[in-house]
Amino acid sequence: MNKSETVKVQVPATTANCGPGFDALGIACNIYNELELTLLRENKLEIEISGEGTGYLPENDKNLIWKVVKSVVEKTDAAYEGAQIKMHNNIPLSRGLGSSAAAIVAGITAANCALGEPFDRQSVLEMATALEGHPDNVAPAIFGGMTVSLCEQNVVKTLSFLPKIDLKMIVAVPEFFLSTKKARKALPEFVSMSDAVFNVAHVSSLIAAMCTGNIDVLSHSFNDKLHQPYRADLIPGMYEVFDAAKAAGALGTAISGAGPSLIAFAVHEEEQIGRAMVAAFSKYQVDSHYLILDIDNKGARRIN
Ligand SMILES: Nc1ncnc2c1ncn2[C@@H]1O[C@H](COP(=O)(O)OP(=O)(O)OP(=O)(O)O)[C@@H](O)[C@H]1O
Ligand SMILES: N[C@@H](CCO)C(=O)O
Repeated sequence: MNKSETVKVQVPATTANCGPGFDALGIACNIYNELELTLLRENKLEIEISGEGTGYLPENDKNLIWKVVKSVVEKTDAAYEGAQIKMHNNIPLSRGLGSSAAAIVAGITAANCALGEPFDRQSVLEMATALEGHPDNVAPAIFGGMTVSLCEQNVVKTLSFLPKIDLKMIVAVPEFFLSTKKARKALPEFVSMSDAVFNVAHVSSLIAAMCTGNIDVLSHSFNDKLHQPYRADLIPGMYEVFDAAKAAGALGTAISGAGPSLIAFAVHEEEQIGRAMVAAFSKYQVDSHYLILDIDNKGARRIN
């Protein structure tokens, strides 16, 4: 056989951190990228991209998905050297909605399916975390739901669950890119004990409130002192967008992932919150649009 079976996978967008859960919490959201992959014995690469990133993402061996597929194939004895790749992207790039995690998880999942599934989901999680550098986006992209993850040396442990609150996520997506690399460079090397203690209390309360359905505690749990204050200068109007969302009825607000998108969590008034966030951004000359998202509970999966 000169080629593998053609497989098609779907992977959700993700929002990481949820405020205080830096590098640990993530939620899968109901917008998806699709990837169709055929592995080839010959050294030939064809890449077709539609949707987000068309004309920007490389259609050659520099493409992240191809690099990921190749790294998975190289972990096996399979003699594939090339691939036909078709992707359709709905997840906006470099906006804090886990586009790189979705690309990594899509590449690993599709390659794994095309190779006859030599890797279980725990191995997929470990490979994806090593490639992304932290587990908070790749974990919900793989498992769906809300995830808590820990990483110690090469061990990654993740639990996925569905909050007991019918939570809506309203994401204000600015028109500008902010790479995760740049947003991580803004962070200090050390933080104070009091800031660390603040985050431990807030993230614990956030998880407990999600698991028990306690909306009052949840509404006090989204504050963060480990990363958001240091990223505020990269996102004009951040605090005003947060205030506008809360005034319009949001339970809490956060930077989505590394930004620049800002996310509000709510149980009602979604449209009003979205409009208020966009209006607040516009006062800072930032064009944006809003998305109202639900939690995806399936994660990455083969659809063909
Ligand atoms: N569908 C894709 N195909 C190939 N490469 C992609 C794809 N999506 C994202 N990438 C790569 O990932 C980069 C964006 O990653 P980055 O970590 O900066 O943002 P993000 O993952 O969208 O944000 P966050 O991690 O804050 O949620 C793109 O510039 C591109 O190199
Ligand atoms: N936890 C990561 C998410 C973005 O990849 C960060 O905030 O940098």
